[in-house]
Amino acid sequence: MAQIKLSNLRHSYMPSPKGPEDYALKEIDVTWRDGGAYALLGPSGCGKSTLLNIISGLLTPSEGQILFDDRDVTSLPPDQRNIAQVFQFPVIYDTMTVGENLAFPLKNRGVDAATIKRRVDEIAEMLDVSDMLSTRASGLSPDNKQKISMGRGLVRDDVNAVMFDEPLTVIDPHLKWKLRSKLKELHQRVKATMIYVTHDQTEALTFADEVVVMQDGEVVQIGTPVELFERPQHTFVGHFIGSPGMNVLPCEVKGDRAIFEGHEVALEGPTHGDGGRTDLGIRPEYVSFGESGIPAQVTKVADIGRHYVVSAMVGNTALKAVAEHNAPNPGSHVFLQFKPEQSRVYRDGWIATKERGR
Ligand SMILES: Nc1ncnc2c1ncn2[C@@H]1O[C@H](COP(=O)(O)OP(=O)(O)OP(=O)(O)O)[C@@H](O)[C@H]1O
Repeated sequence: MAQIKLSNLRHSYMPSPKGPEDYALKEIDVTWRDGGAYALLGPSGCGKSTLLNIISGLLTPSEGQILFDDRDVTSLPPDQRNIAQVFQFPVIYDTMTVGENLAFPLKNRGVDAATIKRRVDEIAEMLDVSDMLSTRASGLSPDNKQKISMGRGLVRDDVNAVMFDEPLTVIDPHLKWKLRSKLKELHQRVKATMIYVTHDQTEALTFADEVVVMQDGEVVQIGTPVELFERPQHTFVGHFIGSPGMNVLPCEVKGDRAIFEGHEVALEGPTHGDGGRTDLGIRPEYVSFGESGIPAQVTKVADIGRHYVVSAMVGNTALKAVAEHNAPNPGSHVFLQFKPEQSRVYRDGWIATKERGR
């Protein structure tokens, strides 16, 4: 396994790109620790596949370097990069048994029979498919086929990294959570460097120790699931992660406070910079109801099982709050309180408040 470093990476599909808008990847600097579990998370078109193809060697970047443990592999072809890949759709041989499928990547590399048997048995046990080893793959359900595909990605212990590209696409919704947690468990046992590409925040947050969030060819934040939730560096991260996402409310800045719809809001700390579009970012979980505060009118209350999502209007601005219990009724007038440590200003999307005392 290896540490993977992407240094000053840029990629354009155009022969002579001019501005940043001509780049599918704008400027990527990321280091993936040896043995870490990472997710690459972003909406369709943000550049995830482009980045994956650059790491695996299918695509040569227009600029920058890819380093595996400080060895420059930028110009190496895929077969010399030693990366295992698991794709959206199962890649298995229908005419072979499950056991033969799992053994294939090892057999192909001339691994001895005893080692193959040991590894195949280990992986089959981890994936709960030991009883299927002599079953022909053609008869498997799509879920089991994808499990075997994952097993084929994990069976070699000499790879630099295992990359998963939206691996749960074909999995039945009710089985998704099972395989999600299985993958996490597999990472803990196999300890390979794993990169999991997805547009689904639940998959990314369940699997990864650290998530790389991408938007429009750029990395907007790298952090643990908690960091992404607690302190989004960009309104995109706040909105994309969380359900419902962070409220992004137009505001002005006055000293160390924000003015939102004419009301003063205490912030996590001082604001830096000036100009640009200014927004107040606060997650619905940190908006509460009180005896005093910002007057609002409730427009809708959704009971989503564990809690209520309350939609309200403050002046002309809509926002959401999460209530654990005692949600107000639609149409009622309430007072909202914003938790100061969780209230921050964003300028042109980027965080502009400092945490007090840091
Ligand atoms: N072969 C190509 N030629 C030209 N442009 C491309 C090519 N492949 C991707 N792009 C463009 O590069 C940008 C990033 O695409 P990419 O496929 O990497 O994103 P993605 O996040 O993987 O999206 P998805 O999840 O839909 O696959 C998009 O604007 C896309 O249109």
